[in-house]
Formats: sequence, C-alpha cells, structure tokens
Amino acid sequence: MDDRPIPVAQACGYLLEQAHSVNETELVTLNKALGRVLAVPIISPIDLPVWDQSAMDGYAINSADLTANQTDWSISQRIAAGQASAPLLPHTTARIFTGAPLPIGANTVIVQEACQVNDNRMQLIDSTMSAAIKPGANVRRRGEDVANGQTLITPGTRLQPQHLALIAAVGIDAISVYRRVRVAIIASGDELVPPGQSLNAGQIYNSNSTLLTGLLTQLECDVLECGQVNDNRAATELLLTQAAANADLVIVSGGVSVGDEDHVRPAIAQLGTVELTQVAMRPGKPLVFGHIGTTPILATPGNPVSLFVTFHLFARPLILVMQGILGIVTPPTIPARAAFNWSKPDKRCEYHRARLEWTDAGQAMVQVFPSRSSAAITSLTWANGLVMIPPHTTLIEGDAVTFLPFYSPL
Ligand SMILES: Nc1nc2c(c(=O)[nH]1)N[C@H]1C(S)=C(S)[C@@H](COP(=O)(O)OP(=O)(O)OC[C@H]3O[C@@H](n4cnc5c(N)ncnc54)[C@H](O)[C@@H]3O)O[C@H]1N2
Ligand code: MOO
Repeated sequence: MDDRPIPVAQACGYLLEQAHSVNETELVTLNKALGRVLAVPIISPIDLPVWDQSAMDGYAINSADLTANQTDWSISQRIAAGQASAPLLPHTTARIFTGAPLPIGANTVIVQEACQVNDNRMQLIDSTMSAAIKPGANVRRRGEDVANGQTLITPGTRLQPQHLALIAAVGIDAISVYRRVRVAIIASGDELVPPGQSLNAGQIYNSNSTLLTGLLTQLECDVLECGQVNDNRAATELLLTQAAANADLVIVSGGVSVGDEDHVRPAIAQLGTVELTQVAMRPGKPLVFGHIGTTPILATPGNPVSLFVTFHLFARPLILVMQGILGIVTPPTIPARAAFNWSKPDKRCEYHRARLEWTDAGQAMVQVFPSRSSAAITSLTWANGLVMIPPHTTLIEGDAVTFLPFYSPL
C-alpha cells in the first residue's frame, strides 16, 4: 500500500463512500427519542390548530356585524381554553380567551383592550375603529400550521426538542428511530493507567478513553469500553477481534505510528484490511482505517489532541452516516479573519486549536493556542474550534481563515 499521506478530503471521502447506515429500527416513546435519528417519516394525523381558535383574550364576533351599524353586542357565551363553544347567536359576541375554540358563526376576535363592557353588552372603546378590524383578525385558522396528512419530519433527521414537540403536538407518542450505533473503544499503550490509581515510573493516565466516551455519548452512540491493551501484537489482535465482533465500529487510540511498539496497523492488516493510512494533516497524520470482517476500524494517533481532531474530521462524519443522518455530515465551517500571524507553515494541512470571537463590529476573529503540541490537552479546553491552515501557507493578522466549530448541529 502506498504510504504517502493523502489529503483530508480524499480520506474523508473514502470513509463516507464505504459507510452504510445501521438499518435496524426500534420504536421509542417521545421522552426517549431526544437525539435519536428518525427512521420513518412523521405524517400528521390531524390539522393544527385542530379547530379555529382565538389568538387573544377578547370578544369573538362575526365581522359582518362590524359594518352593520351595530355599536354594541350582547355577550351570549363565555369560552375559555379547554371548553367547547356553542354556535354564536346572530348579532352577539362571545367572551373568549386565548386558545379557546372560536364559535361557529364568528370569524374575528377583538382584543379586550379595545372593548368595554356594560350590562353584559360589549362596545368598542373607540367606535370609529370598527372599520379597521379585519375579518379573521386574531384567529388561528384550523390547519394553518399543519394540514392532516402533511409530512412533518423526514427520515434521517436527528430529533431535537422542537421536533419532539411537533410530534407531540399532533398526538403521536411513539416513533420509529434507527437503533443506536455501537462503538467499541480501545486504548493502546503499555504506559496507560486508569485515573484514580497511582502512577509508577513511565506511566500516564488514560484520558483518551474518557475523551472518546464523551464524544461518542454526545453523538448518541452506545459505547463498548474495551479498556486498555498493552503494546503486544497478540493482545492487540485478540482485543480487536472481540471488539470488531461486538460493535458496528471500532475506534482505537494509540499504537498507530511506525515504532516497534506500534502494533495496531499490522494487527488490523493481519485480521482484515488496512485501506487507508497516513493523512496529510497535522495533527493526526498516522491515522489508519480498515475493516475486520464487515466492521470498520478507525485507529487514531494516541496524542489526545490528535485523537480529538481526527474524531472531529473523520469519526464524526462516519458515525453520522452510520446513524442514518441524511444531509451534510462533514464539519461545518465559518469564514473568519486571523487574529494571529502564522510564519512557520507545515507541508501538511494544519488543524490548529483556535478560539472564535466576534468583534463589536460583528467580525469573526480567530485566535490560536500558543502551542502546536498534539499532547497539549489544555488546548482543547481553551479552544472552541479548529482553524484550518492549508499546507505551506503563511498568514498575517486580518487574513481570511476557515474555522471549524467544535459543537455543530446533527
Ligand atoms: N519516527 C516517527 N515517530 C513518530 C511519528 C512518525 O511519523 N515517525 N509520528 C508521530 C506522530 S505525528 C504521532 S501523532 C504519534 C502517534 O503515535 P501513536 O499513535 O503510535 O501513539 P502512541 O505512541 O501510542 O502515543 C502518542 C502519545 O499519546 C499518549 N497516549 C497514548 N494513548 C493515550 C491515552 N489513552 N490517554 C492519554 N495519552 C495517550 C502516549 O503516551 C504518547 O505520549 O507518533 C509520533 N511518532
Ligand atoms: O500527527 Mo501527530 O498527531 O502530529 O502529533
């Protein structure tokens, strides 16, 4: 296999081409559906509003009576939200409240601020205003928001609270969503110790498993935590085999470089196929992608920043496709201006930790973290995104740059 680094877009394109969504669906109640991906269209079984209703507290009237030299109206009924209305008696008005059903025979609601009531008769405070009251004023018509039979939400949508509210508003309480994508995670490295234990010489805490668990949980995946594997070929192969058999996707961090202690790539090649290795990016160059059986395996560099960046650029889009998301899955970008100088460019495309802020004049400006180290995990808590700096590119303050926010929809 050609080991020359390939461009990020080409690598991501390959991952997405071969990706397919989990097809199995399950029925979940609305309060369990937040963040899940809709599998079947939501078609409204009702009109919304369900009936003509008042948008204001006031008086329901037939607008024809406003032009018929009538200056006051007997209040023939009182309709609060939750009550049924009776047909409006001719030439009368109904006291009505916001959200209450408009009586048959009325087509307009006059806000109560414009009215006065004496002896159960309603008058306009300023009778000359009657001509200005438009038929249909302050009425929400049946079906004006949603028509019975209308498709409300299409499959492939990640369900946000507002989607769930719309589904609830048409009376549906359980929906079909794709099952969660199950992702197995493995941390490779002899040096790794779980947080909470004491460190011996040469050891460090395993932070990548926590990072990956969080990133995957945010994406609504099921996480299969496979723990840590030593820098040993047989152990790596065993754990990879088990992980691949039990998950839709395996993400391994560490052990992908070219040293004698890096066993992940040869282990994947032994068990399956290595289809992609070395991406022309910084950090994250020694990325490996392949399959064991039909399970995709993404092996990222062990440096926490490299893991985070490669997750954002590769794992996330891949998972979105596997989840059944329809639409653009690659990270969104924001055009901005550099608030920094960049004088030592790399031959790889750089994804540097960056912070986007808006000036008072509304210009998006990007600052960069002072260290380029892919081990500097503090850069991730400082930044709110990445700035993309193309290969061999120097920048001065004010130059146009592309910013990739960490938190994005979908
Ligand atoms: N001769 C070369 N050496 C290296 C190259 C190269 O091209 N030639 N590439 C460098 C780059 S770039 C990177 S990135 C790393 C990638 O190395 P590995 O993926 O093999 O990762 P490790 O060596 O296992 O770890 C790198 C670094 O990250 C720490 N680490 C690993 N796992 C965890 C974890 N779960 N939690 C926290 N920290 C972790 C590990 O201790 C190392 O410090 O290779 C360079 N070398
Ligand atoms: O690619 Mo490494 O991730 O530059 O540090």
